[in-house]
Amino acid sequence: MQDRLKEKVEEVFGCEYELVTEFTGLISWCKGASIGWHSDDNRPYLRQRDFTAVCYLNSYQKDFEGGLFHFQDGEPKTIAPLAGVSSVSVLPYDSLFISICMDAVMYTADSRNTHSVDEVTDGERLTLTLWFSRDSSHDEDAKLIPLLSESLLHKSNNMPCSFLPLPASDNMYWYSPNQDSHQDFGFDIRLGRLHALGFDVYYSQGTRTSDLSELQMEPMQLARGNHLLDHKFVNILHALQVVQFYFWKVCKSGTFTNEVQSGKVVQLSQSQWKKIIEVKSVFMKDPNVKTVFRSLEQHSFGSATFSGATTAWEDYSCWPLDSWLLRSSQGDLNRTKYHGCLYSGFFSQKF
Ligand SMILES: O=C(O)CCC(=O)C(=O)O
Ligand SMILES: [Fe+2]
Repeated sequence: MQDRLKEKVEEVFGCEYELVTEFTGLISWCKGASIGWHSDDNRPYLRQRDFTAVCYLNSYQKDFEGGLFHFQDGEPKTIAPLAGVSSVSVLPYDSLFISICMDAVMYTADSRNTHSVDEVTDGERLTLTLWFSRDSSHDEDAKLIPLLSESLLHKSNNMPCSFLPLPASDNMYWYSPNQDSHQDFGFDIRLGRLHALGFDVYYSQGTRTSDLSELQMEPMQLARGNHLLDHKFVNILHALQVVQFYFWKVCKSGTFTNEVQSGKVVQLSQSQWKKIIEVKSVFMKDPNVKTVFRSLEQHSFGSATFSGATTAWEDYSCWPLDSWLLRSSQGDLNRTKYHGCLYSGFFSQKF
């Protein structure tokens, strides 16, 4: 699918060079999610993005309300997402910079294609969005394959599944749409989302660095209220995924079969508090952090159930890797990638 889309983008835009897939995102837009006018390369850390392809996985007015896509200029102005049909094929009205296909919308990622998505007012809007780059140093496969191979090694040594997390992106920053990119605001989305769900982030070593890409790979713990939760997460993305999994499952079924008697929590000490506040002051400066996630529902929290969720999530997240390993042993190792399924909910305001 990725390769077919990439080839189509190269063909449609007459690229005389081979593109690389820079990022693949399976994205859930829950009720309340939206994105204002922007171009996809509009931040320094997104400059490598040259082309975008969005595939709609479900349909406007059938699966969700709102969520219309708009281009600021040119025609067509508005696109109502419809789940894709069989193959990628260009309709006759494709223009130089925008190409509407049967099941994918493709456009150059620069300011010629400023676009927005209306707020999703009901249901859940699902997309598969890919960004392509001319710059081969941004090839996501080059980053993912070594990580997956490492897991393969772990597995063959009978070590526990080194399940995740694969860093979906080195930079997951949020900036308010009207803010210019030189301002020293913004916040890390993982932190913001955890914060909005009632969690603080604790690094036992303190921050030591103001470089988020270093810190994001470090092990960490979560705190809630005055308490530090016992579980050590591989990194912040891992923590966010477990938290989202927890709320998703708890909302659906209320509990986990492997729930332990009591999830271990300890009272936060003064020095642990200091470290928590330090992280917030470095990575969550933006005063808008609360308003971005304003529609988050607050759910009750139980540390025992949460403990159950941490292990249940490992089983849940291992299956793609297991099936990948199975398939790779059957010979198509180079063709199967599971990046997208490990990363969802980026724009969703629900979690
Ligand atoms: O989902 C869409 O229709 C477009 C998404 C978008 O603009 C983006 O991810 O940058
Ligand atoms: Fe966009």
